[in-house]
Amino acid sequence: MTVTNPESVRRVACVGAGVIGGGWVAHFLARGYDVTAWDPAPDAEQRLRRLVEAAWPALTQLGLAEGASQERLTVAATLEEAVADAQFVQESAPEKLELKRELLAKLDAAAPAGVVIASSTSGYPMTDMQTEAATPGRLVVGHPFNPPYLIPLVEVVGGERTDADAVAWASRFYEIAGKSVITMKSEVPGFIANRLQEALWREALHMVANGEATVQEIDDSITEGPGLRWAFMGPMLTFALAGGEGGMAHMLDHFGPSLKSPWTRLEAPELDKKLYDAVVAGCDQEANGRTIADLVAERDQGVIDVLRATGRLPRQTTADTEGTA
Ligand SMILES: NC(=O)C1=CN([C@@H]2O[C@H](COP(=O)(O)OP(=O)(O)OC[C@H]3O[C@@H](n4cnc5c(N)ncnc54)[C@H](O)[C@@H]3O)[C@@H](O)[C@H]2O)C=CC1
Ligand SMILES: C[N+](C)(C)CC(=O)CC(=O)[O-]
Repeated sequence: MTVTNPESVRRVACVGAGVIGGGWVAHFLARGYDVTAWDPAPDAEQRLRRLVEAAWPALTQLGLAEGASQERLTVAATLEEAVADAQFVQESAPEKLELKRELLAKLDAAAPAGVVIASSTSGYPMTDMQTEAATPGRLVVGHPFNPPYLIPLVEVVGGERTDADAVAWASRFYEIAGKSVITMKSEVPGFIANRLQEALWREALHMVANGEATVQEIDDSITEGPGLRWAFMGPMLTFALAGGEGGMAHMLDHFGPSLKSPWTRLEAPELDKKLYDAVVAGCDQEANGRTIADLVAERDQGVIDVLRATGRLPRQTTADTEGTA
């Protein structure tokens, strides 16, 4: 059903250019694509260009593709213009089901026939979003992680009316575009990683709501603890090592019964004003005067350092360091 080989794609359209759409734009530009973006907000173009500019030092460290340039970004005046000659479309509009339904239908009507359209949704199944589209077969979920220009993972999954070819095409395209892809066989709300993250997030909010842990303690418990292992070894294999030479089997014999212990409260807590204020104030306190821009730069450098330290990027040589000084 698709017109272009994933290998031959040169022109990508990004629709919705906030945190994630802007991150996708930066990623595709750095990989040498021509990118056309569209976003209805009056200040969208300035925000987008600022985001790309801020991401560029990190992307330069990672290594730009030949010919990659911020000048290959065009901001279109209309949605139709943005996708008119696109070979792939990434939608990153707000997480509102009705909006996604209408927008995906409009993109489907405007994009050239056969071009795959992916949604960045954090959790809506494509089956629920493709209801209004005339040709739903080309609509897939391509769920990224923030920032899409640094975190490799994309979760790809289709809906009930998506063609299997479109899912395969999108997975291959993302791989060529430098992403690490998990192609899911079935639709799970929240996909894999957000389902896991949401469980952690819910427990964290319960602890803040009940005064059992501060925002700072929750963050330290991960960055000084399991987070160090999770950058290179997932929770399953990490726990297999908790079983010593007996591996996961011993771990399950030993700790399996504790699954039934009353440690978790997986019902979501009420996000009332008190909890809301406590989480926001805790984050401000933890930031300790660092602006969002400071934290973005810190996070980007941190992710690059972790990718390097875990062998997923070449280690930096003295010459590299001197070059960037
Ligand atoms: N923020 C995050 O960490 C992540 C978000 N996502 C998903 O990415 C998508 C976008 O989220 P964010 O970038 O965080 O939101 P955002 O609020 O930063 O950006 C959304 C952008 O969409 C624009 N917009 C509003 N109405 C639109 C329309 N009808 N058509 C096109 N654009 C429109 C807004 O002007 C805004 O610039 C959502 O589906 C979200 O679930 C996925 C992974 C991570
Ligand atoms: C907060 N979030 C649910 C939108 C996060 C994601 O979807 C993925 C991420 O970047 O962690």
